[in-house]
Amino acid sequence: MKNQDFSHATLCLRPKVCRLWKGMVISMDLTVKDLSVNLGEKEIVKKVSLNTSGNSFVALLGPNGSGKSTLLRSIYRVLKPSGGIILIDGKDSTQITNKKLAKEMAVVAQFNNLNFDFTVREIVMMGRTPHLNMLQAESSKDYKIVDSALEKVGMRQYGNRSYASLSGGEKQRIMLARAIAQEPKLLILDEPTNHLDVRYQLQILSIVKELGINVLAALHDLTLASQFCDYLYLLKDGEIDSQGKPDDVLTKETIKRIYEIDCEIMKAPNTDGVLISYYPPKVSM
Ligand SMILES: Nc1ncnc2c1ncn2[C@@H]1O[C@H](COP(=O)(O)OP(=O)(O)OP(=O)(O)O)[C@@H](O)[C@H]1O
Repeated sequence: MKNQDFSHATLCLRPKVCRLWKGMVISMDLTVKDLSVNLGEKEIVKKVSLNTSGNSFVALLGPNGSGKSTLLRSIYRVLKPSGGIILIDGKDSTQITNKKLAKEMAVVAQFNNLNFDFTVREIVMMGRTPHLNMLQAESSKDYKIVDSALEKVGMRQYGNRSYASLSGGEKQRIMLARAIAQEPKLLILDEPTNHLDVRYQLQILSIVKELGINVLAALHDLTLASQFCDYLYLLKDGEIDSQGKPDDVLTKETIKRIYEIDCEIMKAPNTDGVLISYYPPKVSM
């Protein structure tokens, strides 16, 4: 399973057009070829190739510092790659304007603190900005979309609250609502569940899955990834170590190699995923 570039594309043969709530939505494919990213003197991401297509929920897994966020940040243009190419629906992403990309790709990044305070509804309304012309006021349709996004993440009653007053998990749900309000065709998530309690971890991943668009998400929880994701890429030291469907890729050997930890893996009794029980590592005092 080592470095089988783009094999995922052949696994996803479902039609690109799917239903989203009441309307039709068209998903956008993301393909990354031989992407490298340097930070300072160091090559952090090393010739990574990956793909999400056919309305797939794809996870990027790997230990702390393995380069997941750096890779995602280069995909959503905060970092400039030092090599390789990013294709959106087959088109070189450097040829797509920021305005067009903002209409099609939504991002939920890891750190959600803002310098100015806004109400929750104002934050979620920001998701509509790429769809509005300069000086165009939001319409009743935009307000409906915002309320529906807040409803989806269970935060409708928080609309008038100050965003700064929310807990970490609540802020995370609002950032997902903003991304949903953007009505994206491709969603990039950087550890979307890291502040959430178990109920909201499940809720957020269910919502993401239900969107029915291509999603690339950095995740840490292997069990949740196996339950929700169609395909996994496991990064180690900036390189793709393994990739495949969760059942194929989450093995004791792979987890030992990547995380340097022993575990037992069994089929989950109530989901399509697996359960992983870890042995604590030896700690020298
Ligand atoms: N400006 C920089 N110069 C040099 N190295 C950097 C710089 N910024 C980040 N790094 C390093 O790049 C590596 C990859 O970081 P990144 O945040 O992409 O990892 P990650 O897999 O997302 O980690 P985590 O799971 O902890 O969020 C880390 O070792 C980090 O210390």
